[in-house]
Amino acid sequence: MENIIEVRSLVKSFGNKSALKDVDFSVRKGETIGFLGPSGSGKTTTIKILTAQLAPTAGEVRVFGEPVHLLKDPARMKRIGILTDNSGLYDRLTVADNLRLFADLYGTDRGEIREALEMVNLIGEEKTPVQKLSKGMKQRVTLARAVLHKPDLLFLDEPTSALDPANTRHIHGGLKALNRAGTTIFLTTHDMEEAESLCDRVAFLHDGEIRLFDTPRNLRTMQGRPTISVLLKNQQTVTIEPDAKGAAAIAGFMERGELVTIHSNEPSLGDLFVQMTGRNLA
Ligand SMILES: Nc1ncnc2c1ncn2[C@@H]1O[C@H](COP(=O)(O)OP(=O)(O)OP(=O)(O)O)[C@@H](O)[C@H]1O
Repeated sequence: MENIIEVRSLVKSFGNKSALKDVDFSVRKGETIGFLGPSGSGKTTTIKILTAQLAPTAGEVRVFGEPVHLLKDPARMKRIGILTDNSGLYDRLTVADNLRLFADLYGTDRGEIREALEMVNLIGEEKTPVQKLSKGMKQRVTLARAVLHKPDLLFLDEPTSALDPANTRHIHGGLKALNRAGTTIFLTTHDMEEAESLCDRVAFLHDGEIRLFDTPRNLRTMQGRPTISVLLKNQQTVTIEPDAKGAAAIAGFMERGELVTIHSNEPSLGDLFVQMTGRNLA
């Protein structure tokens, strides 16, 4: 499968502070990749380098098979979409006028605006000036703008950080649909549930280094097979090993009608992150 992003021995320093230390990874066409890490771990710096907003101190970065600085060329820039916290929206213009301006700039049919607004749940707000929107609504307009031209590659820096759970779920659905339609997605997040719900592979970033990079399922099961918790009708919770003896015990509970719930005690990505780095994601 074609690599859409390739990063080799990437270093980024600000003065004597190393934000990224010898980072290597690649992203295949069609993947959704999540960079998970606490504040200051280097997530935004990574996105800025991958979108040619910041130059690397050392190392090689290729996007669409070409050196990343070529993305500054407007024709290539049109292949990507970017959501970062500096929205670049025109505050005095309405939601729709902001999107129209962007559509015209990118040569995108204005008919796409409605679909983008549906994706971010902002139908009905077309005529509202951006300056009257809440922080979360502005974030959604910025996301609509980032996806309006159906980019080949979408960069999202903490896309749902200001959103409530209902809008987060709605937008996750939209991002999954966009990905199914062919957009490769690179996102950063503090939110392990977001990473788990959206991402094919997840990188744990800590102090400017990638500590782990794998599928959420492999990450959760890397420390061996998890135990199983069984809640019984008498309110007792029993922890069972995942072996033949455990299977017999569970079968017994079921036969006697004693079992209420059963679940596997896999660590969450958040638990794993704390184990790996000694730090919380927040
Ligand atoms: N322009 C800059 N000048 C100096 N230091 C910077 C600059 N940008 C980032 N840094 C430093 O680089 C490190 C990584 O920052 P970065 O913004 O990439 O982290 P992050 O993981 O995105 O954090 P957050 O989740 O808070 O956005 C931090 O120590 C930060 O202070």
